[in-house]
This record gives sequence, C-alpha cells and structure tokens, in this order.
Amino acid sequence: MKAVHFGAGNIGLGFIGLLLSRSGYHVQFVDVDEERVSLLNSRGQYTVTLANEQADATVVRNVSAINGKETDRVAQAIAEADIVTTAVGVNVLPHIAASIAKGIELRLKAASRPLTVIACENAIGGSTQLKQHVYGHLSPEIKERAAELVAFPDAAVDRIVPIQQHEDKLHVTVEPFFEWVVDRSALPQDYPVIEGVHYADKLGPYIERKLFTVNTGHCCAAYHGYRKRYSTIQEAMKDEQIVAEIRGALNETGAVLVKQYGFDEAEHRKYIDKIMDRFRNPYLTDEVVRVGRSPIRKLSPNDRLVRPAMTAYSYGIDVPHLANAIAAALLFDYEGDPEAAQLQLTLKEQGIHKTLFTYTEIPESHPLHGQIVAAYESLSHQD
Ligand SMILES: NC(=O)c1ccc[n+]([C@@H]2O[C@H](COP(=O)([O-])OP(=O)(O)OC[C@H]3O[C@@H](n4cnc5c(N)ncnc54)[C@H](O)[C@@H]3O)[C@@H](O)[C@H]2O)c1
Ligand SMILES: O=P(O)(O)OC[C@@H](O)[C@@H](O)[C@H](O)[C@H](O)CO
Repeated sequence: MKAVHFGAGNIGLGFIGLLLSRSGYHVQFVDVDEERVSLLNSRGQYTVTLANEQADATVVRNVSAINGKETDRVAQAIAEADIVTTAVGVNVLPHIAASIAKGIELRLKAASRPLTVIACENAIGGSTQLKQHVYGHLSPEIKERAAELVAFPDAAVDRIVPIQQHEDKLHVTVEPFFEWVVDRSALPQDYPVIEGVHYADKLGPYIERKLFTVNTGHCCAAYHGYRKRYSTIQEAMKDEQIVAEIRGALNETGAVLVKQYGFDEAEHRKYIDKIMDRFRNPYLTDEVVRVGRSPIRKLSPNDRLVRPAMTAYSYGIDVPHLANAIAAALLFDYEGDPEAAQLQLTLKEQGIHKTLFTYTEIPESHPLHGQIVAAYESLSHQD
C-alpha cells in the first residue's frame, strides 16, 4: 500500500506519517525542504519520541521523499498511491494543488482506480478547500471522472507537536495524546483504512469542538503569553491570570458548542480540563510564537476566535474573554512572523477599526466590534 504525504514537518512526521506507516503504508513524503528530503531518502526511517516520563520512542520505517519542485515525480507517485494526505498549512494548499491535479489526471488516464485525499490542516473543511483548488487545474472531462473516483473527506487532527529542538532534523518529539477524525460520509465503501483513525458520519461537531477548544485555548495562551513576555506555553500556563483568560474563553466557546451540537455539559468540562493539562505537559517546550503564528489566519472569520465569538453573540452569550483574546492577537507584533508584521503595518496605517474589519469582517456597527476595540485599548495600556 502506498501513501503520498505533503509536508514532512512536525505533524507530518510526528503524527500522519507515523500512523500511515504503522498501518502498513509505504509513506512517500513530499516537501520543499531539500535537507529533509535527502535525509528521508538516505535513511528510509526516522524516530518519534513521546513527551512522557519514559520518553518512549518509535522508529518509523518504510518511508522515502520527493522534492515538491519535481512535479512530474510527485504526479507519478500520486498516480500510483492508495491515499494522499497533507499537513503543510491551509494557506499552502493552493500551491500543492497543481501537482495533485497532475497526479489525478495521470492516474485517471491510465485506469479507474479510486483515490482518497485528506487535508490534515487546522481548518474547517480543509479537504473541501483542497478539492476546489485541485479542480481549478482539471479539464471538465477529468473533473467528471474525478467526481466519481476521487474522495476528499474533511478531517480533524489533534496532537501537539512543537518546533523541534533535536540536532537530528528528522527526530520529532510529540505529545502522547492524538485524535484523527475523518468524515466517512465522503468516502466510498471500500476506502483504505488507517489504524488509529476514527471514521465519523458527521465531522462538524468534531472539527468545531477541536478547533474551538484546543486551538482557541492554545492561541489565548500564546497571545496573552506573548503580551506578558513568556516564551513558552508551559511558562504561560503557570500564570493564573492567563489561565483564567483561557478558561473564560473556553467556557464561552463551550457554551456555543453545547448549544449548537448538544454535547453533554459535564463531559465538555472534562474535555476542557484535559486540554488545559495537555498545554501544561512539562515534557514539551512549545514556543508561544509557534502557537500564535499566522495571526491573520487565526483572526479570519471562520477560524478559532471570530467564528465562535460571532456564533455566541447570535445565541445571546456574552464573550468578554474571546474579545480579550482577539485584542491580544491584534497586539501580537512578533517580527519573525510575516503575518504579524503585516497586521502591525495595517494597524499603523489604517487604525484599529479598519484593521479589525479587514481581517475579522466584524463591521463597526456590530456590538462585538466596539467590545474588541475597548479590550484592545485596555490591553495596550497594560503592556
Ligand atoms: N504542530 C501541531 O501541533 C499541529 C497539530 C495539528 C494540526 N497541525 C496543522 O498541520 C499543518 C502543518 O503544521 P506543522 O506544525 O507540521 O508545520 P511545519 O511547518 O512543521 O510543517 C509544514 C511542512 O510543510 C512543508 N511545505 C511548505 N510548503 C510546501 C510545499 N509547497 N510543498 C510541500 N511541502 C511544503 C514545510 O517545508 C514543512 O516541512 C498546519 O495546518 C497545522 O495547523 C499542526
Ligand atoms: O497550527 P496552527 O497555527 O493552526 O495552531 C497552532 C497550534 O494551536 C496547533 O498547531 C496545535 O498545536 C494543534 O492544533 C494541536 O492539535
């Protein structure tokens, strides 16, 4: 069995590649990092260590890699694969779509073998977005055949994998917990099974619970942590004011999730507690600038802050902590992050009201807009 996985980064090596290899797939990574590609090919294996007391380690075997620039080789690999997965960042999906389209075209010209393509990104409808990008490169005839033979099930992926500090560029340390949920309703009957994946008939509740709890809480820790000059999430989690902000925000998103999807309130509280413990994992060193990366993406209308805040508003739920987290995101001025630099430039040139509308699409007339601006001004004075 063959898998092609785009992105030999933290989650690609530490989670998706690991599970695919364990399920018996030969994993061919596609990446633009030449050093990593060459190491994967020369060794054919790498090590994943768990962030626990024993530092349990697993060697992932049966792997190789292709440089993403070699589009013909990538297309050939896709033509021969049983499954294609990605973990490159949702903003990179448009850039890999042409190669995937080329592979699908090659495959469908040769035979009528079905294919499953799963985007494992932190986004609602990641695979659906990828499908749209891929279809933009296909002829009407191939599109028609792809509609029957190529499935793009959406997915939710959860495992904290920080930026690595090992000298060995292929060695990754990951938290013990993982959850990978795939939308079964978008799959054909005989889909290639990956051990450890949960196939759900409805993905909506899973992806929203994950994104609006793990990722909302995580970015609260990152943006408030950055403001208070902590360098890691683990340090920020020792600050009681930050913990209170995270818990407040997760109570707000929790109220939305319980109302929208009927989750049991007590179970959801336990889910929140478990996640906050994961953030505290003393065997991980996760930098606030990684978790806060790409603030423009994180402030976008369908992402982890604005979407639950707007839904909460429509339900009559007050969101002071989410407003504070959005304000803290606007204050994220880390120079090493291109989106943070662009955000700060927009703030300087256009002021808070226009900037807030540009990135969140919350109009000035909306009560949340004023609440966020007030929080932004209050936090700016504290910093
Ligand atoms: N790290 C986590 O804790 C975590 C957990 C769940 C989901 N995710 C999601 O997984 C995705 C990847 O995150 P990550 O933390 O692994 O990032 P990362 O930066 O470690 O890995 C991304 C990889 O993609 C590669 N890449 C970039 N452009 C490419 C291209 N055009 N073609 C092929 N490869 C390309 C990079 O070289 C890099 O190796 C993101 O969507 C993220 O939100 C991350
Ligand atoms: O990957 P991002 O930038 O969407 O979010 C940063 C972190 O919150 C994220 O990578 C988490 O570690 C991960 O989503 C845990 O499952």
